[in-house]
Amino acid sequence: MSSLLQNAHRIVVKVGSALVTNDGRGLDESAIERWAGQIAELRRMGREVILVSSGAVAEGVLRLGWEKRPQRVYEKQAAAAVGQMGLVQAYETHFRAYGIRTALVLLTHANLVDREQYLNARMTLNELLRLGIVPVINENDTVVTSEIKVGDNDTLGALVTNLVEADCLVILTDQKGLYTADPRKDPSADFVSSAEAGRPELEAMAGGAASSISTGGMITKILAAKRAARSGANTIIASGREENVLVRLAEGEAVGTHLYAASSKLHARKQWLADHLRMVGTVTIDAGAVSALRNGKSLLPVGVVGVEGDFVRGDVVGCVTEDGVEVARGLVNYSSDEARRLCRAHTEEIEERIGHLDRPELIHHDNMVLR
Ligand SMILES: Nc1ncnc2c1ncn2[C@@H]1O[C@H](COP(=O)(O)OP(=O)(O)O)[C@@H](O)[C@H]1O
Ligand SMILES: N[C@@H](CCC(=O)OP(=O)(O)O)C(=O)O
Repeated sequence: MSSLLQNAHRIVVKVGSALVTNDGRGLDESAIERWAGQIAELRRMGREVILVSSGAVAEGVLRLGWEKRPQRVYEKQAAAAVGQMGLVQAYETHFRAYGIRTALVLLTHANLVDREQYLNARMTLNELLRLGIVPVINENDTVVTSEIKVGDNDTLGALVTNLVEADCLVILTDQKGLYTADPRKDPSADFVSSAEAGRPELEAMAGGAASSISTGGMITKILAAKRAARSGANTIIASGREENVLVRLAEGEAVGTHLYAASSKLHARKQWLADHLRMVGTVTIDAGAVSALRNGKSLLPVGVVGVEGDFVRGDVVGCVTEDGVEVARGLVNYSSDEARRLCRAHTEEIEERIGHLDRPELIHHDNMVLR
């Protein structure tokens, strides 16, 4: 079996507290140096990488001179705020040694459920990747309470995987991967080298967090793989203690547990669209646009003759013929006000008509289902 990372272009890597801290007290600079080195190698191989890193609370605990990880929410929030400074300093310094710039992106659950903020976060991350930057993501612990937080970085990694439509999520931890039972409690447990993400028997195998420095345990990793598979991404759970693990995976070596998504990225997106087809408005398109869509093309403003309804970027909009027959539905790239101003516009006229050019197409083919 070869590695699911071998052909992955866009990769989300999650490293847990156990891998970047000195047993939960302060950052392990040499470990961070090694992560930067491996990710730099992936970049040289032409891969795009987003890093989801824990470690803020552990570093904050050290900087504040506390004996152990605090229990009270406001203490953890204070520790995260102090420690995040050290975390970004460490990544910035070690990536710079490889000529790579980093960016800090702190997210909360609320950012990812709000449609506008979700789209903005997606655009920003896409732009950072286009600029060759490695985004370093953590939960914005300071502003979340237990009810509204993502809670663990395995889940955050999966949400980011969905957000940027990554090909693969790599969760690095202190075990070789998934075993049929928690190997700390049951030494006779068997290793699972590969399985389909989302299968219920995997959830039954996985237990909670083993140490006081970590939050999730194996169950959050298994659920993260299930969530990542919803956008067609594969997941690998592997040991961060294996020498050069990321590079070896990218070269095709099958280390760790490989949890593959049952459907492809494109199929998953179209399925998502089919399940979220609450249409907010429609655009009327001419005969040329109708045949373009049926031939697998995107909808350009030039083929649009009218706009009905009130919608914002990212809403689901129907495409109807001049006789009122629905041809397709999809996620629209412009608001209804902008779309009205863009009727019949050629691509080079878009900026002049609405003052900016986000995308040449009104609805991209990949974000569209034909009716
Ligand atoms: N079925 C299982 N297979 C492997 N590890 C498991 C399993 N069930 C529970 N675990 C525990 O999950 C731990 C990894 O999760 P966690 O401590 O949250 O690490 P991280 O900080 O990397 O997220 C392992 O050390 C292991 O004891
Ligand atoms: N946001 C927290 C980490 C939360 C978390 O999920 O930690 P872990 O279980 O070690 O991946 C921090 O930076 O300390």
